[in-house]
Amino acid sequence: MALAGVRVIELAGLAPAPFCGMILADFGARVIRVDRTKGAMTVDTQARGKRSVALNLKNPKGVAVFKRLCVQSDVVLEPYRKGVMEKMGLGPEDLLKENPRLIYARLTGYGQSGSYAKAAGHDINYLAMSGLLSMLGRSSEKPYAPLNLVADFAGGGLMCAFGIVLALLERSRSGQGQIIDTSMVEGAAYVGSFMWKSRSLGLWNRPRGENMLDSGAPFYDTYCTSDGKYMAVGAIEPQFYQQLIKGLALDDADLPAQMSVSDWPQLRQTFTRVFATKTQAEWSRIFDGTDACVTPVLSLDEVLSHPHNQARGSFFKDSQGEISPRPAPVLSRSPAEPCHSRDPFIGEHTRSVLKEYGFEQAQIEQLLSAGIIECNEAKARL
Ligand SMILES: C[C@H](CCC[C@@H](C)[C@H]1CC[C@H]2[C@@H]3[C@H](O)C[C@@H]4C[C@H](O)CC[C@]4(C)[C@H]3C[C@H](O)[C@]12C)C(=O)SCCNC(=O)CCNC(=O)[C@H](O)C(C)(C)COP(=O)(O)OP(=O)(O)OC[C@H]1O[C@@H](n2cnc3c(N)ncnc32)[C@H](O)[C@@H]1OP(=O)(O)O
Repeated sequence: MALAGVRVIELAGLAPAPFCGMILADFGARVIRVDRTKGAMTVDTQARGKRSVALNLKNPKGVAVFKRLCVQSDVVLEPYRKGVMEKMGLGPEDLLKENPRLIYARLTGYGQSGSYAKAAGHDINYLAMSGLLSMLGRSSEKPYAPLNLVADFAGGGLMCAFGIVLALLERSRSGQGQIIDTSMVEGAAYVGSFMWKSRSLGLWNRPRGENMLDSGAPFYDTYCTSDGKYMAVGAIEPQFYQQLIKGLALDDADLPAQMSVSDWPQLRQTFTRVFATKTQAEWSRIFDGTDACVTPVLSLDEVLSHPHNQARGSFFKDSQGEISPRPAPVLSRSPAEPCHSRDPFIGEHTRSVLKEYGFEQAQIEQLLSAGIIECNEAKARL
């Protein structure tokens, strides 16, 4: 796999950093998640392929163990508020001094500088600060955050993984590590570059929800079918729009021009009425195999059985029967091989990882009895 041999230490976080770690693990990195001790419960649902070490970083001996792990690693991934790592003596200066090849990835909402750097926040706040949230939502409605996909995952976890891969690539030339400052505000804004750089085209001149790509245009929207399901329509280009009209059995001569913005409400009413006359399956049969850019809106339960997704193996079932998306993109020679086993319990691999990193059995037992580490392999065997 592309990242085989890369050793990553991920400090347990909420959503973006776990996703970043999972991407790295899917593509072959050996990812160790460092969890808190004292009966902490994991909220990491993105733990595929990771091992867990339970380590108390509030204790200097725990900090020393962490440093020893980092000396032998390529990447450390930290998702805490600015200053938290430094307070524990684990800031980039401390760790890079001991391992100059280390890539120190910081994944926060507001980045490491600026007046918001230390503020708590979540996806919706970062999205708001990126400018994108102001553009999301239906006409005459308040801004609407599309789950926590844009800032947490696209602008955060994925962007950070990209930064790590860039830094690894650069290190192969320079031999040096570096610090990555991933701000989810900036990551989300960057993902939204199209919005910024297409403003001159007039694509976003109108209020929220009234533009071509934000549900303003009737040919770029969803429509309810007679069985209460939905179809997605993305028929932008005239030749594809014509196929939409044909599939709906409408006559273009009876309709206003596609790009007549003032007629969009009337056109939407027509499309709404027609889509409501057939079931989703019936519309799918009509539009499948055409270039009308019309597809069913599939639920998470339906995607696995869709013939196209099945043909590509786009989703897979792990050993627990849990379905999730296959890692993307697909590399021809060194594709990702997602782990099929269950997620780790907190501290399940503490002992084996410490041994792998050169700790003696007696040292491990001392750390255990002092409450610096926790070992939960027994729980894993139950
Ligand atoms: C919208 C999303 C978030 C969605 C997450 C939800 C899906 C989940 C949130 C709550 C979960 C539920 C809950 O946990 C209860 C159940 C638990 C059960 O197991 C499962 C079911 C639950 C219902 C569970 C279900 C779900 O999982 C939840 C609903 C986001 O936007 S995520 C993005 C958030 N933002 C960032 O990541 C940006 C950067 N980080 C931050 O800004 C802050 O970290 C943050 C997120 C604001 C949190 O601030 P906080 O004050 O809590 O922490 P920090 O200041 O960063 O400091 C960390 C402290 O922890 C210490 N520490 C770390 N590691 C160790 C260690 N190994 N040993 C000892 N101590 C450690 C560190 O020293 C810091 O201590 P201090 O505060 O003393 O300095």
